[in-house]
Amino acid sequence: MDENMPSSLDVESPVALDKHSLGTFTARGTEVRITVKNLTFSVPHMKKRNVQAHLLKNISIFFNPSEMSALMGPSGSGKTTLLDLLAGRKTTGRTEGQILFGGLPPSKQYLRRFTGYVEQFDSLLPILTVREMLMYTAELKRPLSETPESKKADVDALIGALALDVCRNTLIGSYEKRGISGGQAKRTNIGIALVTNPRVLFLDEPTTGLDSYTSNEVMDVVKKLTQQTGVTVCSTIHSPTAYCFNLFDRVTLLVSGNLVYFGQQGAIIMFFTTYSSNLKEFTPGYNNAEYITDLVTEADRMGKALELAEAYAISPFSSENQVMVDSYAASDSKNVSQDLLAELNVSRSTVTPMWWGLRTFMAYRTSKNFWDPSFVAPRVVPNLVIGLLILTLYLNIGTDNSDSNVTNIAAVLFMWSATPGFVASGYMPTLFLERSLFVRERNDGLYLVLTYLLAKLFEELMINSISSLCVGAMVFYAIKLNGSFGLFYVSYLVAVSVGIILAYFVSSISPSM
Ligand SMILES: Nc1ncnc2c1ncn2[C@@H]1O[C@H](COP(=O)(O)OP(=O)(O)OP(=O)(O)O)[C@@H](O)[C@H]1O
Repeated sequence: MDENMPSSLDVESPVALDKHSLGTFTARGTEVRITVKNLTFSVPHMKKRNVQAHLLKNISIFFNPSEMSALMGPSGSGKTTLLDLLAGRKTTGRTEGQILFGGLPPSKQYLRRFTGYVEQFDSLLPILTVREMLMYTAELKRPLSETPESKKADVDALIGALALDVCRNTLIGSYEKRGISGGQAKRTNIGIALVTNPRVLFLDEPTTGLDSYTSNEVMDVVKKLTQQTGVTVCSTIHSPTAYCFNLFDRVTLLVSGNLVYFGQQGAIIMFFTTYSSNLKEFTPGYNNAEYITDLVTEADRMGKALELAEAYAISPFSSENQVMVDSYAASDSKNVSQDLLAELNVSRSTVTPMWWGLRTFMAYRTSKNFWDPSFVAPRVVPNLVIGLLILTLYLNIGTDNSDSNVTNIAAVLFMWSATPGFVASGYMPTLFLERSLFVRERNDGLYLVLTYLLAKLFEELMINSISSLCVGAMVFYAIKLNGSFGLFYVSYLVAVSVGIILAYFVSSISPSM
């Protein structure tokens, strides 16, 4: 059965208001349908030994291109788990059933290159402006063959489409240094996902922390981009506003990992009032979104998830959807276009080569970090303080070569070589803070782990070689050590490098600050 065939269950969705013009950003990629067939997911239970926690149970749904689909349900119902499974971001657990993109199982490389994921909590670079953040992503994820002018034009068009013109040159900022607002940060995150022209866009709670106006504005923009670019949009959403709910074409409703509704957004109330157990009355004052949220939350609290799942399973909605899912799973792979096939078979998760990744990292991050006091201070000030300490304690000590002074000179050399260890530990907090950004950028296929590591080491060595040179010369000549300054400096730099590598190693294996 074709999805476009008229169905007894088809109900028209309300049409979104025309709030924003989307400018010239209309890039259209290869369209892809996601089909999920009899998906079950379980993990070892965190509290009970030798017991499996079934987080998703027999889910059969699909997501069409040019459509915006909502994943809804009470807290803990499995929305993020399902989204992460679709996006290939679950690294543990047992999956049964099928997840198909265009009828074929997607590779990790395809998911990293051709899908965008907007996380619930924004992970942006506070040192960049909105435009720089989008350009940085475009440079890393768009092919080298594309001209800089084309990338800039698309970024500018996207800034217009996302209504970010007013803050295009504003620093993103952080808690300590205020920059753009929450809504602007969310739209920048969406821009990051869209600038690479993804085939599928995953959004995890995109309206969390936003007021209703901003929520509507953000989702309105996503809706228009969905229609104009043909992208398949799949978004978890907790308690949408009535306007926002109406923007969705399709809804998947989960309660305790069970599917309790899948179908057109406009048919959901009819389904619950006609086919599902009458758990809650649709009283005046309720809007559709609020009613559905309350109904499933109450059912979850009353332990009636299975009752709702059973009502869906025996309804005509379920049987009609299952026919479509079976049909898509069987036929999509036979009709897959050459373009989509080439994308699905891509062998690399990154688009640009390592040298380009290093160059972009230096151009956008290192160059900014060197002007950022919060980056420079922990790397320079401790060196300077310890240098001054040694200098004042041991001024002119190198002029006395008597046996009794050898211990003092040894003490100086010990302090000088042990210092880098303490200095390196000082900037470990920044590495922890950058971890979520690194994970997001890796999952987005922006660069390889080795590229990041080399770029960071190069950055650290650059700043440390300069600061060590200044402090080293100050100490060496003030305490009047004999021998070669070059050797004194190089040995210090080697010790600094070991300290940095240790700090990175400890930061990467430690679960928390
Ligand atoms: N190892 C585990 N053992 C038992 N339960 C688990 C385990 N891992 C996850 N869960 C539970 O699975 C459920 C699904 O979590 P998930 O984050 O997908 O829900 P959600 O619908 O996105 O919730 P929220 O809206 O609060 O983000 C949660 O109730 C969580 O506690």
